Amino acid sequence: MALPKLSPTDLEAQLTHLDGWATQNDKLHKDFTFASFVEAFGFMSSLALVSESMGHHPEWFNVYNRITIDLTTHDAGGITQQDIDWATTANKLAAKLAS
Ligand SMILES: C[C@H](O)[C@H](O)[C@H]1CNC2=NC(N)=NC(=O)C2=N1
Repeated sequence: MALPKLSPTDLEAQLTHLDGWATQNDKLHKDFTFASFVEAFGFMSSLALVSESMGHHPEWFNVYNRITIDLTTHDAGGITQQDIDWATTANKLAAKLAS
């Protein structure tokens, strides 16, 4: 059973803690840029394993060192806490790679 879709107020509050993420077409959206293709692909590889363990998978598009990500929860028909949690993990991982 999917978590409930976040209310506009809750979503707005959560977004204040999520650097670089915004809503676009009722999905969480962010563009990441890395130093190289290898770094971008490493980020995707790590997140693929996280996604599998969460049972929650991104829509993403990669060109060279750039990755565009969209997240939504299908059963809820919009953004849930699970999307927020996934995005939080992605930001932490990107920060680790950049340090
Ligand atoms: C059955 C399985 O858990 C679902 O289809 C999962 C798979 N991965 C998913 N990923 C995302 N982003 N949203 C979902 O609603 C979703 N559902």
